[in-house]
Amino acid sequence: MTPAADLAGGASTAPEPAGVPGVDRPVCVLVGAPGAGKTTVGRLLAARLGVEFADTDEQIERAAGKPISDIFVDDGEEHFRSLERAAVAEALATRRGVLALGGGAVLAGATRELLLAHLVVYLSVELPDAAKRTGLSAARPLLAINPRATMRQLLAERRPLYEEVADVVVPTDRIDAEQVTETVLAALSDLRAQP
Ligand SMILES: Nc1ncnc2c1ncn2[C@@H]1O[C@H](COP(=O)(O)OP(=O)(O)O)[C@@H](O)[C@H]1O
Ligand SMILES: O=C(O)C1=C[C@@H](OP(=O)(O)O)[C@@H](O)[C@H](O)C1
Ligand SMILES: [Mg+2]
Repeated sequence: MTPAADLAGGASTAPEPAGVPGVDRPVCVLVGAPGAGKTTVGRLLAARLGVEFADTDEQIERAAGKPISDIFVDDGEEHFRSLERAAVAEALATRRGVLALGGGAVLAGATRELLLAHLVVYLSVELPDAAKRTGLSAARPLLAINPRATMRQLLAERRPLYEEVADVVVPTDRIDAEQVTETVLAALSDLRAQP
């Protein structure tokens, strides 16, 4: 039994049931603010589960042929958000492993609606760790101006949106990415054990 099939709760030779994480949709989808560790933990989690990893930011950059910071500068945030909505919808429909979204993906109501049909893990982070991990750097264009105040506001505004789409919340403050990965694995296992 592959780990993904294990999570799905069935033998890999059994007929594929409908609506099961890892079988006809991603094993799980990671959401949370910049610096929560979605990309890092997503990669570790996928490796532990023996499934593929995808990150919608990487898909957007590959398709555009340039970094997200350049998309913001050249084409503006609105254009980025429209690329992001399309990339997330496609990834949710086609990916079967672990999927990490960009921190702002949940701003789109259409995306939040799509997420209702998925197993969503919210990696939460508070300001001190979010600031430390992002270095409040220009690689994340939203944090280019007045980074600390912007991050504080972003965390406050988005928390309800992350909570709205989440099946499970995993706090990441003061623990490393490996420990976060272990906590997510335990949470997925608990969810599977629920009737
Ligand atoms: N739990 C953690 N503890 C310490 N550093 C972390 C943790 N998770 C991620 N990082 C580091 O923080 C930075 C941002 O992580 P990343 O995975 O890109 O976050 P996100 O995709 O949520 O914005 C990276 O340098 C990563 O190595
Ligand atoms: O929070 C946001 O609006 C964004 C987060 C980034 O992804 P991470 O959350 O992976 O850093 C990236 O999608 C873009 O810079 C916008
Ligand atoms: Mg990321």
